This record gives sequence, C-alpha cells and structure tokens, in this order.
Amino acid sequence: MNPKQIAAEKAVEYIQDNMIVGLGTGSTAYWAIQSIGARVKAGLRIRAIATSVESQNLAQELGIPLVSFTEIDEIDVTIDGADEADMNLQLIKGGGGALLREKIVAAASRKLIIVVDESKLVQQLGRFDLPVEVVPFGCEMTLRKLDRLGSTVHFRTANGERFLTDNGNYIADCSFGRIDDPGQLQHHLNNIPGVVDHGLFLNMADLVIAGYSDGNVKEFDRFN
Ligand SMILES: O=C(CO)[C@H](O)[C@H](O)COP(=O)(O)O
Repeated sequence: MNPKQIAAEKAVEYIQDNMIVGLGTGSTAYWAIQSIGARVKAGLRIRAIATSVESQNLAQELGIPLVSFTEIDEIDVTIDGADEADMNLQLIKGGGGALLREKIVAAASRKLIIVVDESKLVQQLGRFDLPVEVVPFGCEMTLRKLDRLGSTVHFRTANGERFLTDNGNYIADCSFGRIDDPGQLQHHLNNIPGVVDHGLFLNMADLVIAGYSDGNVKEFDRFN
C-alpha cells in the first residue's frame, strides 16, 4: 500500500455514524474519499461537504451523501492533505489550488485531520512554494506586493493558461525560502488587498497522520 493510502485509511477510522465530514482535495485526500465511499457502501451513515469540485464529483460517483453550508453550521471532522506540516502542526496547503475552500471547511471543523506521506513532514515551513489565491482584477499589482514581501512569485499555469481556481481566481506561487515567522507572514498576507487567502494553515490542524514507505503510520497531535 502506498504511504498516502495508509495515512488516509487510518484517518477514516475516526469517522462515525451521523457525522458531518469535510472532504479534502488532492492525491492523499483521494484515498480518504475512496475509503469513506467504501464504508458508506457498507452502511456508514454520514453526510459530507467537499473542498473542491473534483472531490465533490468523486464523492458523488462513490455515493457519499453531500450537504452544503445552508444545511449545517458545523463539521465534525475534516480529512485533508497538506504540502508541508511541521512538528507544531503548522501547514502549507494549496498545492492543488483548493486552499480557499479548504480553509473555509477547516475553520468550520471541530477536528481537522491532516493526512500526508513522510516526505511532507518538515522542521520548518518554506521549502514548498506558498500558494496565494488572488483576485484577477489588479493581479499584477497584487503580485508586486507579494514580491515586496521578499518572495519570488509567479502565477501558476495549467495547459499554457493561467490556472483558475474553483472560485475563478488565480494562484500566485510564492517562494519565501525558510519561513521563520509564519504568524507574521500571515499578518502581512492578510493585509494585501486582492489576496483572497493563502496556504498558511496556522493553529488549525488537530492531528497529522503520516504514512511511511515501510508500511508504518504515525499520529502527531498538538501536544507531541
Ligand atoms: O492543499 C491541497 C490542495 O489544495 C492538497 O491537500 C495538498 O496540495 C496535498 O496534495 P497531495 O495529497 O496530492 O500531495
């Protein structure tokens, strides 16, 4: 079994009948959705809310009942991936471009479980370029402001075009190098008009579950 699948299947053990479940996005969350789908088929009764069109489509294909925020105001548990997780459970997310919906869902969740393979565990955030979602209007100006924060920035592309998020925005991938003070960077990013949100998920994760290539799985919580 691959390490992403090992971590994802461990996380799905936390799901119980009658829960509202947040479905993450990406190749690790994919395995969690597959495993939830199998449990639903076997009789598990849950309702889910997806963080992207891609995950929503997959959930529908697997027969997982979906809800929207008009019907609920709290999510019991969300299982999502990450691009980096440090030992304080601070994260970089957004490699798949779904960071805005992921953050809305994470912020509405009583428990956020992050599933990764061992390569995502880092001493310090910053090796992975930080994805920042920006509104198309004035985006060149917004890019300059991101650049002035000390990053090397470029717009993400897909098939030769600027990548568009599910919300119709662009992603600026920002290389800051080692991020010594994620809280301060978050503060600066939140103050740039045109920045919708960014991939720093600080003090949000309750548990990180890491899968290893030797078949092991480890759980890290806030107090490790
Ligand atoms: O934040 C994300 C999508 O926006 C993903 O969770 C993150 O990029 C990890 O993806 P993967 O599990 O495919 O490595």
